[in-house]
Amino acid sequence: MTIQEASDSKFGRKAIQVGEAQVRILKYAAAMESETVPLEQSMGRYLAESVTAPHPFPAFRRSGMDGYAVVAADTENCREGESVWLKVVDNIPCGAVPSERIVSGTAARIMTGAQVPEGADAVLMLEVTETRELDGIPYVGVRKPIPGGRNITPIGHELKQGEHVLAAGHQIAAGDIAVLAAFGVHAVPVVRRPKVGIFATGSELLDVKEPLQPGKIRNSNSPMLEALVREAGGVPVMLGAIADEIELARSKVQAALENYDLVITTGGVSVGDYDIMGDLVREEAGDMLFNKVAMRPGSVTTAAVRGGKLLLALSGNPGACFVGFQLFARPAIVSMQGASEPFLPEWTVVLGKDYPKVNNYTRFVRARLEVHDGSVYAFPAGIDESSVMVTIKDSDCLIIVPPEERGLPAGSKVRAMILP
Ligand SMILES: Nc1nc2c(c(=O)[nH]1)N[C@H]1C(S)=C(S)[C@@H](COP(=O)(O)OP(=O)(O)OC[C@H]3O[C@@H](n4cnc5c(N)ncnc54)[C@H](O)[C@@H]3O)O[C@H]1N2
Ligand code: MOO
Ligand SMILES: [Mg+2]
Repeated sequence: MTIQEASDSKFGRKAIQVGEAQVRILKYAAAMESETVPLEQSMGRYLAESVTAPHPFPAFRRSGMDGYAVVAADTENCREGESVWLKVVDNIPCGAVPSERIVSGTAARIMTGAQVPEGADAVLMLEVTETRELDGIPYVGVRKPIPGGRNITPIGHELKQGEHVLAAGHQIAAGDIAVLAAFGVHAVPVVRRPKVGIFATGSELLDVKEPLQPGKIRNSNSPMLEALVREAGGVPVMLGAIADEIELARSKVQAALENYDLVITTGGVSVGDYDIMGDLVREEAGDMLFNKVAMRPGSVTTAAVRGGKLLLALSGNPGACFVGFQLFARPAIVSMQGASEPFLPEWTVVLGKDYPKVNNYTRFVRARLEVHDGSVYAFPAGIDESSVMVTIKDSDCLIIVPPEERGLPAGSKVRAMILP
């Protein structure tokens, strides 16, 4: 038994793997009810229903050029110096319905985006034509044959009627908003955002507005968690900070679980005398999902489920709090919004410099991505201990360093979780 395992068993803890911990959490992070939001407020939300095309797009044969709609066969025999002359019988701006069918020997003036008239099967660019008038009637002259179909976008070129366009669980981006607008979806069915109660524990914590006092620190985790919850699409509800008193924590947790969809706490999950969150969760072992994960930082991350709701007790150490959020809280929050993919993307990248630390547990190392000669490198932050706060801001990925007996040399291929 390692020293770590001996200590864990003494405190009723058995480390589980990150993947297993995620599976346990996601069981209680099912998609919530749906609601509709105005299209202009749907950016970043997750679709509650799939979308199929209610009509073909485009819905009419569309001209791709300003010019003349013609019967292509009429132009077959023309050449430079021997123009074919076609009678212009219509003028079709965008938004108009053509009034004339084009038959052999006729043409219609047409604008880009306008509906191509029946009978026409090509549109000539204005630049390759000439015009003249005979007895007050306009004619267009063509010098070069045009193949059938040229400069006409067929009906349903982009999407056929009934075709699948967007899947439920898809996160709406600008291009999706264009599609929804084109199909007249002004009220978008999305999954409700979870309300996330956040509070910190720690008798050392000062509010951001308070002057610094001996032995105390300002509560930086709560505002960080507020920002992270918002980034994940949740609605953060700030419940302040409480002193390390178990009764206070108990009633705070109770009230938060009654009022919010998910509760996140930070601090007090290790084995210290005042680590009240750890004790609180351990008391009712039945609903504990885990209280140790084989990872660094964040090994003491603890999760429980009460009344069907998740309580995620993250470490107080800022680095561990951040990593614990990205691995467990974020997937839960996006999954509750019906996301089809709850996890952050993982890339294979090149380690930018030596990483000499040896790990018992999988380590999630704060790092910065850089591209050199077309390859993506990840450079570990200078200091990345669990207790370090400042390098969170310098990181755009977390390198996943598996448990190793030796450190990793620069140039190694490593996996990295890309931060949002
Ligand atoms: N004997 C042992 N000691 C520790 C162990 C262990 O296994 N045995 N685990 C270490 C590890 S690993 C971690 S991580 C920390 C976990 O600590 P807690 O989650 O219990 O957090 P606290 O004790 O409340 O605080 C730790 C640290 O973080 C600061 N902190 C707390 N809350 C905030 C906040 N809201 N904003 C900013 N900073 C905060 C706090 O002042 C402490 O410095 O335990 C190790 N110890
Ligand atoms: O394992 Mo502690 O939970 O981060 O450093
Ligand atoms: Mg502690």
